[in-house]
Amino acid sequence: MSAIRGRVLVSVVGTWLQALATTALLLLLGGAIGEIAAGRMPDGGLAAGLVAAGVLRAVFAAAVPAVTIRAGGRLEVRLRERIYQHLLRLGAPLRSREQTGHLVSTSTEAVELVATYYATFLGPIMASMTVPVWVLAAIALFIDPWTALILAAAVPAIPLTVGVFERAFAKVSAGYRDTANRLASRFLDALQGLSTLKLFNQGGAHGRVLAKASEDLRQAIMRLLAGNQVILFVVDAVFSLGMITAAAVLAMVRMREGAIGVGEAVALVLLATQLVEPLDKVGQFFYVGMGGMAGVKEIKALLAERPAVPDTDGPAPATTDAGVEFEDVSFAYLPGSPVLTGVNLRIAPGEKLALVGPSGSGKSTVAALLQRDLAPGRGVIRVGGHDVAAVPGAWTREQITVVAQTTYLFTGTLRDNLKVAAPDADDERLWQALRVANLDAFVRSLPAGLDTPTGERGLMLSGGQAQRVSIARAVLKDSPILILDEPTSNVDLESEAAILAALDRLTVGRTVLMIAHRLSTVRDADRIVVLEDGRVTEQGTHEELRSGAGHYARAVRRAEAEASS
Ligand SMILES: Nc1ncnc2c1ncn2[C@@H]1O[C@H](COP(=O)(O)OP(=O)(O)OP(=O)(O)O)[C@@H](O)[C@H]1O
Repeated sequence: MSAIRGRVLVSVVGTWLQALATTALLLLLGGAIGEIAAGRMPDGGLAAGLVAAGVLRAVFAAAVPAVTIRAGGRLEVRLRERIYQHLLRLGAPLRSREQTGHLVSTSTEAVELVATYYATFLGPIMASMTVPVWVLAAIALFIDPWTALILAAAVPAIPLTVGVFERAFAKVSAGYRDTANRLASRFLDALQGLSTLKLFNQGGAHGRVLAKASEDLRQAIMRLLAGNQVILFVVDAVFSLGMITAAAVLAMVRMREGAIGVGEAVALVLLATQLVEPLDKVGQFFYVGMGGMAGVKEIKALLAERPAVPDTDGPAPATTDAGVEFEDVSFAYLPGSPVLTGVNLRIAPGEKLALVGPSGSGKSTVAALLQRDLAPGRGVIRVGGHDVAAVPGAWTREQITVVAQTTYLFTGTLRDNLKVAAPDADDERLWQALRVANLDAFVRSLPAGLDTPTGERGLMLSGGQAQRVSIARAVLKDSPILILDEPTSNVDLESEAAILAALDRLTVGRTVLMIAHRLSTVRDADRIVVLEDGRVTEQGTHEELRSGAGHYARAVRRAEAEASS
């Protein structure tokens, strides 16, 4: 932001110089007219001065926008970068789709509005507010102090009027941004849910929702433009006309009194146009100013958001093992509704622990806490013996890899998508990872191999193949701790077999937290922990738990009954 402040200053000074050249031009013009009215030819010095002032004015008029528009472009790039870095710090897990659409709109449209605001509005408007003082000084010095004094009475009305307009329309411009953000959210929703909408034949109905959001935005823009027209009218009808008429009347009165000559009278009227310039600018670019100010507020509010999980800057721990520990951990998404209560868990290095329990019992929350996407309300979580609250989040994330229920694939090639996990990996390493993930034969069968485009959000790959890309990424990242969040829950039986075989290879020698619904996948775990209603209710091996009378034994009996029927 300091760079943009510098540019705004350059633009302020540039506009001052331009106004100075204009004032000199008009004074000299008055002088020339005075000479001609007296029947004399203006001398060479006067003519040269006129040309010089004209050229200088043109140079500044061209240079100021050039400087500010370039600065605006750079500001756009920098602001987007800052927003993105901030979002990384905030973490995404708690963001809803509504917020995602809003964020896209903030980081594209609002950023553009802010950059235009700085480039074409703020500098010139700040400069123009001060220019009338100089013009009045020039009138007092070179034409007539009395006239300058009388005109000076009207000058404070300029910032006052701008202030009143700003306040009056702040709501309209904030409303405009809210409406634009809502439209972006609806659009994102429609695009992501396109196949669902088609499936239920709701494309038309949702189209009407979009059309309504679009119409709301049109109306919001119209309100902003209507405000602009009101201001233009007030500026033209009241200020410009009033100020120039006042200057003309004063010029005639003072001329009749013999205080000023014809040339000075003409210069006075011409300089009066300079006095109303700030308001003229406000009128012309009011919508840019208001849109920009709303954008500034929106971006500031986003940048002021604090991460739900604070990070620590300290050094990464020097020694570590691959153990995981939850000590008396409690957590609630919403105050008063505990999701986990006093959870104690210990996974020894290299141990495979399965977490089972009814839907909503808190299994995914345990995984999110371990990855430090969430922070516990009470208790301590240790990775490799270190309290995750006391070590940098990046270090914790280095220790852990997640293979989740679905895999996000970026638009790009298979190679790009694998290298997300290891940017420096060469092709040999990529193929080796694909072999472990049971995906090498498939990729080899593709004409473009690793260069095959994955399509937007991975639409070129089946769900099972995408899951195996995720396993290959885990191989490449090679972290000591693995979270398997039901990676086979969304695939068919054949894919499941391929994925399970790949997981068998991946998990060798690693500490594993498996989150599982299906009993078939947890049988081989070293230990099973049952979570019910946010509390650990049982733990032991498959054999130990199945002979008991708890949730696990009931679930096993149910599964066996289903299999035999
Ligand atoms: N972002 C959230 N905000 C508020 N409540 C949430 C949020 N995410 C989960 N919950 C609630 O927390 C509880 C535990 O959810 P969690 O996803 O951890 O359960 P789970 O055992 O993994 O369920 P499943 O097996 O169905 O995936 C649920 O009651 C759920 O509604």
